[in-house]
Amino acid sequence: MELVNSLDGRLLMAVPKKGRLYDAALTLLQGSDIQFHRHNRLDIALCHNLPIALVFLGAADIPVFVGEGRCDLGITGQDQVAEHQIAENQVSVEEILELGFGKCKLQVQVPAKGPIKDPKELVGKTVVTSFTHLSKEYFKSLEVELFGAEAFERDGMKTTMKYVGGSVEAACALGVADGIVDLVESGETMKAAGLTAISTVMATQAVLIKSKHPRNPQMAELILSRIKGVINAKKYVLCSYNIPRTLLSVVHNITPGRRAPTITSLEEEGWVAVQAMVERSRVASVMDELDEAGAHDILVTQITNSRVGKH
Ligand SMILES: Nc1ncnc2c1ncn2[C@@H]1O[C@H](COP(=O)(O)OP(=O)(O)OP(=O)(O)O)[C@@H](O)[C@H]1O
Ligand SMILES: O=P(O)(O)OC[C@H]1O[C@H](OP(=O)(O)OP(=O)(O)O)[C@H](O)[C@@H]1O
Repeated sequence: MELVNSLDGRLLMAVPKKGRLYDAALTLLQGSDIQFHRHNRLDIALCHNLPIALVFLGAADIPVFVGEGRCDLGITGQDQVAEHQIAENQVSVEEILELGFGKCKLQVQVPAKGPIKDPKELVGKTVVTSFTHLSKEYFKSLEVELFGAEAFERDGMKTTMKYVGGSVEAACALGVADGIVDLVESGETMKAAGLTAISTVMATQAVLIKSKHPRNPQMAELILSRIKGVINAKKYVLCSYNIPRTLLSVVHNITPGRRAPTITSLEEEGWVAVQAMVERSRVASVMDELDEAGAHDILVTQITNSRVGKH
């Protein structure tokens, strides 16, 4: 009761309590300097340095709590958000930032050695999934394509959707399903279960969501800006090099920077130093191109945090 009373005036942020998104979500909070101590077995933790409380919930429940305005912000998968929005038949939360982790695909899978090669061949059969609403919507569109909207309205759904909460991949081998709809990242689980993917329902990643009426909008903005800074810092590195001023126009296209490169004069006549942010994934080829174009002393520095600016 004491803890619940101390929530007054705090922004409530829902965070996955376990599972695939847990570690990356905590790393993101740490990078954003959201300091907290979670007592053993308690699902609410107060932050020491900000008027925020973290609420640890199952990934599937987070869109429910944020959608009903019980929590103001939340971290969960886009798949969970989409499943919830279809179930509620309304857009109850706002997806405000893709977080770049928890990337996977929700796919239709069938026994690799079986006869089914196309998702349309599952129409009228049984599909097992933890995502019944997304799957129903997907198979509904196949049925409308096959039989027309009128026939669908008249006869209803022909494909049977069955919910299971986990180990979905076992359903075909156990004779419960002709196909499944489940998440695939590396494909190891699917392969081990003797399944193969025949189509993709949606691609997903972790996302920051916001309720329609957060109780402290300024604090929500501050958290968003901090998280953006951490993500941006991970995405970019700082590249600096020296180059004769006469070659500047050549290298400008190689390192245009986020807004523009910083150019400063060197003590040596005719030379300048250039600094620009470069996408981490492109940095090796950018260095090759700079080298080729005549740049010297090319250095790459890690960015530990950043703030992009609001306007
Ligand atoms: N293999 C995966 N690779 C990347 N992200 C995944 C993977 N599996 C799940 N996710 C993401 O993590 C979210 C939570 O999945 P996870 O299986 O960890 O849930 P959970 O909260 O532990 O629930 P459950 O008790 O049903 O397993 C998913 O909705 C999805 O967005
Ligand atoms: O393609 P992969 O890299 O093998 O990942 C896919 C698996 O990960 C998820 O389950 P998880 O392991 O989280 O457990 P669960 O079945 O209990 O949900 C998902 O439901 C798949 O089973």
